[in-house]
Amino acid sequence: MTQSGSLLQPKRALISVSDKSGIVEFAKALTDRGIDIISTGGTFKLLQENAIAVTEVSSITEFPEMMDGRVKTLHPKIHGGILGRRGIDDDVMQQHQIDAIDMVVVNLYPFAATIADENCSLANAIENIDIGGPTMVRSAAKNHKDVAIVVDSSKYSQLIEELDQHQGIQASTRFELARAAFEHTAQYDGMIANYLGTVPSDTAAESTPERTDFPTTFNSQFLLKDIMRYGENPHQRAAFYVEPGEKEAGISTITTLQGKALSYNNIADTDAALECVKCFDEPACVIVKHANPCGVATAATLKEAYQRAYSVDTTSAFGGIIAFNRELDKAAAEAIIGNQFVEVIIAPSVSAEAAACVAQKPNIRLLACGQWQQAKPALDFKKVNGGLLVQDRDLGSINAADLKVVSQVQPSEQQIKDLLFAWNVAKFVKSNAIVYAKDGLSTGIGAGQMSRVYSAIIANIKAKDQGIEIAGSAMASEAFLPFRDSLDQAAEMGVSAVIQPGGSMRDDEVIAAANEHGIAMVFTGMRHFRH
Ligand SMILES: NC(=O)c1ncn([C@@H]2O[C@H](COP(=O)(O)O)[C@@H](O)[C@H]2O)c1NC=O
Repeated sequence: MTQSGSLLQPKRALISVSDKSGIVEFAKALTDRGIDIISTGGTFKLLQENAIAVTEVSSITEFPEMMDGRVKTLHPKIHGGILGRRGIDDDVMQQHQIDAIDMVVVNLYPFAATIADENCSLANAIENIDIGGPTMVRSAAKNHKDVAIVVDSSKYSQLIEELDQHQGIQASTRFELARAAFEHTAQYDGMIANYLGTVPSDTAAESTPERTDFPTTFNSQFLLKDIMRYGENPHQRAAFYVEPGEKEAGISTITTLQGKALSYNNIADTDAALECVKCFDEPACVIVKHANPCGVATAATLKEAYQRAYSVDTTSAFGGIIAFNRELDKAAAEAIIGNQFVEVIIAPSVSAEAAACVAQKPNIRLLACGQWQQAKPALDFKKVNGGLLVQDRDLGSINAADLKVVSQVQPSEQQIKDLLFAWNVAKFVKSNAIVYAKDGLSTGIGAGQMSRVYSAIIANIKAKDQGIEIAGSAMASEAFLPFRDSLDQAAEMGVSAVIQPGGSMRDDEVIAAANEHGIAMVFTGMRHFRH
C-alpha cells in the first residue's frame, strides 16, 4: 500500500451494514452530496424506508441474494467495481459493464455477540461468520488508492466533514481507513480462529460446543499507546500496547497530567504499585521500586498513609513510584514534594490543588487512571524464548472467614487484620516473599530471594536498619514455609502471628515450631507466587 494518489471524489458508494446505527443519516449526507448508493437487502430496505435513493445490489449483479445471505455481494460486478485499478483496468471494466465503486461502508455480522451467548450452537456461530463483508473490506482496503473503506460508524461524521472541506477524500485518509480495515478483519478472523480453536472437532453442528479453555492458536490484538525512548535497558527498543475495548481502570487507562514521558520501567512499576494499592479499602499508599513494594500503609488520610509507607524504607523510596487508592489531595501531594525524589505519582484522580502542588516539580509524572471497580477475570501473559505462557490473572483473594487456624494460639482480631494486610502486600512482592506488618503498615519486606529464609533475613535486616520494631508484627509468606527455619527467624524477631498457604510436606514440623514459639499461625490454602 502506498500513500500516493490524489483526492478521491466518490460517485458511488456501497453500503452493507449489520449494525445500522447512524447509517440513515450518513447515507442521506452522501446522497445530498451527489453520491449514488447501492445496498444489500436489509440495508437497502432501511434506506428506502427512509426515503433515500438507493439501488439494490441484486439489481446490479442480476442475481438474487441467496443461501440465506451467504451470497449477496460476492460477484465480479461488485468486486470488479471495487478492485478495478482506475487508469489501468478501465477497458476491462467497460468490456464487462462494471461500474466503479468508490466508497465501501461495511460492518460485519456480530460474531462476538453471537458466541457470547453460552447456549450458542456451533451452527449458529458458523452462520454468523461474515464472508462477503470482509471480502469487500479487504478489496476496498487493497484498492485504497481509488476507494475509501469505512468499517467504523464513528468515522461517518469525519468523512462528511472531509468531503465538505476538501471536496473529496484525501489519499492519507484513505490509507488510514485501509489500515484500520485490515486491522479490523485481522481482529475478526482472530476471534473466529480463537473460537474454533476451542471447539472439539467432533462437535455436532446443532449442539453447543464443550469449549476448551485455550485455543489451538492464540490470536490477540493490542493497540499501540506509546513508544518509549528505550526498554528495560537503553539498548532495547520498547512500546506500550493496550487491549482494545472497555478497560478496567489501571495503567492502560492513565491520563498523564504532567511530567516527563513514561519509560518502560515506569509503566511496569506503576502497574505493580497500582494493582497492590487496589487491595485496600481504607486510604492507602504503596511505594514501589523495581516492581516490588518497599513501603505500604493504610491510615485515616492519604498524607498519613504516605508518611507511614515512606518511613519503613526511606532508602528504597528514593526515585520510587507512589500509588494511592483515593483522589490525590493537596496534603498528600505536599508531603511527597517536600520530602523525596519521586518518578511517578498515580491515583484514581487528582484534585486541582494537588496538581498545582506537584507542578512545582514539572518532571514528576503525575497520572490519573480513573476509579476502578471490581477486577475482571482476564489472562496474563509472559514471554519466554520462542513461546508465550498464558494463565488466568491472579484474582485469588481471601478474607478472615477463609483462614484456618493451625496453631494452639488463636489469633486476636487485631492479629487477623495484620495478617490479612501482610498477605495482601505479599501477593505483590516477587517470590520468595516475606512481609511483616503491624497496624496497617509493612514493617519489613524481603523480596525475590531464591530461598525463603533469606527473604526473612532481608526483611529483618531492613527493619533493623530503619529502626523499626518487628516485635508484635504479623508475618506473611506468599507460599508455604517448607522448613521451620523462616519461622524460627520470625520468632527471633518477635513475630506474633503468621499467615501462609500451608501444604508443605513438613507442615507438622512448622506448626510444632509455631506452637513452641507461642505464635498464632493461619493457613490460607492459596498461594501467590509472583515471578
Ligand atoms: N454474503 C455476502 O455476499 C455478503 N455481503 C455482505 N454481507 C454482510 O451482510 C451484512 C448486511 O446485510 P443486510 O444489508 O442484508 O442487512 C453486512 O454485515 C455485510 O458484511 C454478506 N454476508 C455474509 O457473508
